Amino acid sequence: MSDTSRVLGIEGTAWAASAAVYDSDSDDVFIETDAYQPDSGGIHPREAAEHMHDAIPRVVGRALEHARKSDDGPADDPPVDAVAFSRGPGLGPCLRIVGTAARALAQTLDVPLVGVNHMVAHLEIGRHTADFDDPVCLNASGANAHLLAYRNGRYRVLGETMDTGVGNAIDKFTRHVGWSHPGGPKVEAAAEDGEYVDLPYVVKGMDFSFSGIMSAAKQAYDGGSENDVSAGPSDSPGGGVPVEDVCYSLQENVFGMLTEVSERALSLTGSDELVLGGGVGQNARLREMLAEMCDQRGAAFHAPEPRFLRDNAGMIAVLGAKMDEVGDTLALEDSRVDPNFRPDQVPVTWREPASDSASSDDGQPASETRVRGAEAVVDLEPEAGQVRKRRRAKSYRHPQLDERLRRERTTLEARLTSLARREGVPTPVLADVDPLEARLEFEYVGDADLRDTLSEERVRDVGRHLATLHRAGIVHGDPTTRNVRTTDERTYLIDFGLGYHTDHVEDYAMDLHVFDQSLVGTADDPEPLRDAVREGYREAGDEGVLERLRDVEERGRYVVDEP
Ligand SMILES: C[C@@H](O)[C@H](NC(=O)OP(=O)(O)OC[C@H]1O[C@@H](n2cnc3c(N)ncnc32)[C@H](O)[C@@H]1O)C(=O)O
Ligand SMILES: Nc1ncnc2c1ncn2[C@@H]1O[C@H](COP(=O)(O)OP(=O)(O)OP(=O)(O)O)[C@@H](O)[C@H]1O
Ligand SMILES: [Fe+2]
Repeated sequence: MSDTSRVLGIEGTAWAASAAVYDSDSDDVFIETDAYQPDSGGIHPREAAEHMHDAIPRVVGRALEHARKSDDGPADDPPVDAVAFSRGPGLGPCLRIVGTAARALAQTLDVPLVGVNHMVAHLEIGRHTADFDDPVCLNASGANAHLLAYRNGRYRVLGETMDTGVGNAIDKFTRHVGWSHPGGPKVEAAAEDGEYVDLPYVVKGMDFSFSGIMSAAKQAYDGGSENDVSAGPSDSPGGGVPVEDVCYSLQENVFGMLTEVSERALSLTGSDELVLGGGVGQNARLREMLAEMCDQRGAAFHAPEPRFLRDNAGMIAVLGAKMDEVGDTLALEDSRVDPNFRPDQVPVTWREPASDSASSDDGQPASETRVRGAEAVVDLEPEAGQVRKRRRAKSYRHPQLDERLRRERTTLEARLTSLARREGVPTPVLADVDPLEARLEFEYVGDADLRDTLSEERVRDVGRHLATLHRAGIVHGDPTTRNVRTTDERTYLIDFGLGYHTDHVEDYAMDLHVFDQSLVGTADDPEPLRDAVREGYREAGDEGVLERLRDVEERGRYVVDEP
């Protein structure tokens, strides 16, 4: 343990060979980066590793030179007090080169070695530069896309992509169009002249997926007439919708999805701070949407400067310093890299124990009559036994998309709430619906949200109810602890707006996964509750769905895209 003042950071998970020196006294961060640029296609793991091999010694040399120049301590002191490196996630061959370099340096300089999780570093640099206490974090990078919030000593994954990272999804589209890597900035530039065309929009609670929208985008560009893509008269080299329009609409939908799930995470955790991390965070439209959403909720938003958003060793050095300060260092023999290193595997040693500020200030006390959910404003009249719900326009979304979503969800919510009751799942009786105005009127049910009354018995009820729904071919779409109302005797499901009809086992498993993640995000000790959901599900449902759920959970999503 030490009063660290200077830490060397080394980053090289995929494309950025980067070294940095963080001075914790002055808060100054020096970064030297050498980027790998593929000749064609996407990132080739072997070429990237060769790049690391050549470039890491160079950037480290420059960072150490900077450290020596700005060092006024005794000449024989090491230029830095610790060496921190990205342990994962990332490409194995790249990580191993960085790991070897970091170990060798720590040994030569005789200073501690710190192993940093790259995704947690993307988050912490935002928390550090914003000086936020307990934010929700949206990591929007090449190989990843997820929402993180701190609870009980870990960063919990509240929601994430079900397929590729957001940057990789965009880069795949640009490769299809024939543009060079990386595609994100090119899509951003092309979008400036674009107009909106309909593309798929897929969120499941706080999870989301990009595969549908990406194939639809490629098809639109090529001139295929898949589903609802309106292929207009074409001056596109692809023969379909003009590429500017596809780029514009891709951004509107993909970033709209990320903004929506971020808002849902703020609503669920009760946090009023959001930070952005990752290379896609350099996109001005994404930042604009997030800022607008936060502004309208009265939440604070922070995006670090671009040099801290894209992969960089500065964020590794800054988090490395915090870890070193509390003695969270590695013995050489324990310092192996991990290509699938998940952020929720990291014991968060450097933060004050939770003030537990992320609690229920957003959930209404019984007396309050107006609740703002993530989507809607809900007026509660318990005495009259009714509630009125109105999905408000989201100004961050394209008006055409916004109108479509509000109308569709209102209609679905009305229909599925009633269908579910007929199947024997307790839900509020529908009194009235007006899809054009996005208004619904329901019976008032329950005494409290499940979030504030969590018990194994109630959670088992939810498991049973979900199983019943799935047997009837319905998914809820957003089963969270705020979308369940409870009394001593009954457990009601509400808010079916993201629901739909399907016979895909995968979708049923996802429904359970969404509920699981909300337990992990809201309960201090989620394990017994997670077991209880499964017990309840087993009583009324199909074991095959639970098996699929295990697959869903095991899927490693931290694989940088192969070319
Ligand atoms: C594990 C690690 O290796 C990986 N790194 C990574 O993905 O690099 P990062 O620098 O965070 O993000 C790169 C991505 O960021 C996208 N990007 C860069 N500028 C962009 C822009 N203006 N708009 C949209 N995307 C942009 C690129 O297209 C590319 O897909 C990660 O953090 O997931
Ligand atoms: N029928 C009802 N009876 C009692 N309370 C209700 C009812 N419907 C909604 N509420 C209360 O209002 C809150 C918000 O409602 P709802 O989840 O439908 O809105 P939302 O904006 O879709 O929320 P989110 O997207 O954040 O889940 C619920 O968490 C619940 O506390
Ligand atoms: Fe990254």
